[in-house]
Amino acid sequence: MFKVLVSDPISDMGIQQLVDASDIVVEKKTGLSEDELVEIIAEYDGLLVRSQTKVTEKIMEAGKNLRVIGRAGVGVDNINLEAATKRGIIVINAPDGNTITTCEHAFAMMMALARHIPQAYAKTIQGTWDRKFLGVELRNKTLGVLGMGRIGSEVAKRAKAFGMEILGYDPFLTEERAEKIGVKVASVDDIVRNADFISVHTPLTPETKHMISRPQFEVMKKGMRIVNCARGGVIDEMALVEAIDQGIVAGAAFDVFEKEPPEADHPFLHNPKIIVTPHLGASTIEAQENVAIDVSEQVLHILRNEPFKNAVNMPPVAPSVMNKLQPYFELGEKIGTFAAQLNNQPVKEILVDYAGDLAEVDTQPLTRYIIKGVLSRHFGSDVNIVNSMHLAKVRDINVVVSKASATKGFTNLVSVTLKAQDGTEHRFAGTLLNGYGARVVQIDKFPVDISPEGHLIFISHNDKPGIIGNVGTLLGKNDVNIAAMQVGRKVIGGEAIMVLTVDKAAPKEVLDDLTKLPEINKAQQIIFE
Ligand SMILES: NC(=O)C1=CN([C@@H]2O[C@H](COP(=O)(O)OP(=O)(O)OC[C@H]3O[C@@H](n4cnc5c(N)ncnc54)[C@H](O)[C@@H]3O)[C@@H](O)[C@H]2O)C=CC1
Ligand SMILES: O=C(O)C(=O)COP(=O)(O)O
Repeated sequence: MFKVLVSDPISDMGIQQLVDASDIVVEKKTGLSEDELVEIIAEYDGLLVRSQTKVTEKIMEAGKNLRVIGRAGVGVDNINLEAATKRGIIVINAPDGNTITTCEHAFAMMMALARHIPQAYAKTIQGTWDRKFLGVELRNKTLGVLGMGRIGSEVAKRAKAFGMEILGYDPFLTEERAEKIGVKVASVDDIVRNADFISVHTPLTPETKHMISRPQFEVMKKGMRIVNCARGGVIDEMALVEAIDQGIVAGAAFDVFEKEPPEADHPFLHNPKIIVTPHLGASTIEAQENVAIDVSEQVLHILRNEPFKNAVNMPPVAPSVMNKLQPYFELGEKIGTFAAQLNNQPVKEILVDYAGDLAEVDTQPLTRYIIKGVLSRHFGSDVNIVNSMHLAKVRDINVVVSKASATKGFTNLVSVTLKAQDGTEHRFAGTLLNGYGARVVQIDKFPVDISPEGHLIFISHNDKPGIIGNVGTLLGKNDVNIAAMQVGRKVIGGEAIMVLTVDKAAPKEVLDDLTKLPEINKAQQIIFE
């Protein structure tokens, strides 16, 4: 049974599938402090949040069973991603569910700004019939959109319908896409100098922090208006107040703040030219249901060890590529486990080579499985596909990936070479055989055909008559039944290997006795859990 904690107000309807799942217990406890969360988090396998809960390293440290943090929304700046990755906690978000809702909020803010709606409303209900509020039209104005992702693009599309000219900046905005949306590609400087309205739609990163600050305000068109429904800090709040005082900016609309909620004396709350909402961008019935459904579905998959999407602390992979790679994950992990069990030295370098079909796709998710397999010998369940590359890096293990053409007659081939500190090297290759599944087809220089499952005994020996018989007799005497056997050698009478599939693990004394047999150099148990 898995336990999931919902620590922010998330749509009940949206999480219904989690609540209904027979293997999941969902508990809703909102408004907890960091210390309160630290106290209870060890009980839970999953945590669902919006933007209120700050998921700190301290909380993750205490969350010994935590496997997934689901963010019912886009921005994950309230989650310490580095700490999650280090601990192998998968962080997922729901990037698509609130796009339109947030876009509509930004648009509503822009219109409210243009027509002073909040200010006029406040006066009217106070009993003052003030008709001095003189607005501006959006038509024929230039809108600058910084961040042309999901929300920015939707804002641009709607602005087009209002007869605005749109300048867009985004490091990933191509001319082709811009043309499709009806946006002119511009630089930040172009936008800052020419826009009548600016709306920001980027995440908060070191690069976007204060991307609109004093130097930008200084060159803006006098009387421009600015909207932030993205993240507090993208626009420098103090520089904005100055720009309003100097008459450069005619008005600003903010849904997000550098510190949320803002202090009571925050200048935005006392400036008639600034309109504010309390981070309501994503707050519609539709968006809240959408994001909760999306995130619940992925949390279910993760807890049940099924394929999932939208992991924030793993690079994204196209579904078509994922479908192609999926069948290889188990093979990759098993080759890694096999290699690690045969290697008795600290690993310095892991060379991974993909040939055949696999050489044509982005194989990085598969590499994560292989590295997980290699590291699991020492890290056990502490390593997973989220943190495997990170753990290799912090242990100074160099991972080198190549794509070769030598498939050795197979349609696909995954080769893993472990280079140890003392200079020894072990090479393993595996493939997926149609109808037969995962096979290990090479160990060091020896061609083999092994199904990497259950319990194996790996023996290296000198190729002399009678050895196989001796091994069989010794194992038989000790009640270790041999189910299959593979022998590999390069030359008659030379170095050779034997890999036995046995029905159960051989006791250590039996392995020791095997190494005492003539011509046997090494006998080692290999276990695939
Ligand atoms: N106010 C609210 O309640 C909500 C706020 N948001 C926030 O809105 C923002 C945008 O969300 P989405 O459009 O869904 O994300 P997205 O990832 O689709 O778009 C963000 C875009 O910003 C671009 N970008 C990154 N650095 C940039 C830079 N230096 N200059 C220009 N562009 C840059 C990226 O290339 C990307 O295209 C996020 O910060 C998100 O957290 C999202 C939903 C609700
Ligand atoms: O999805 C986002 O990035 C948001 O900012 C929405 O935040 P919320 O879920 O409303 O706390």
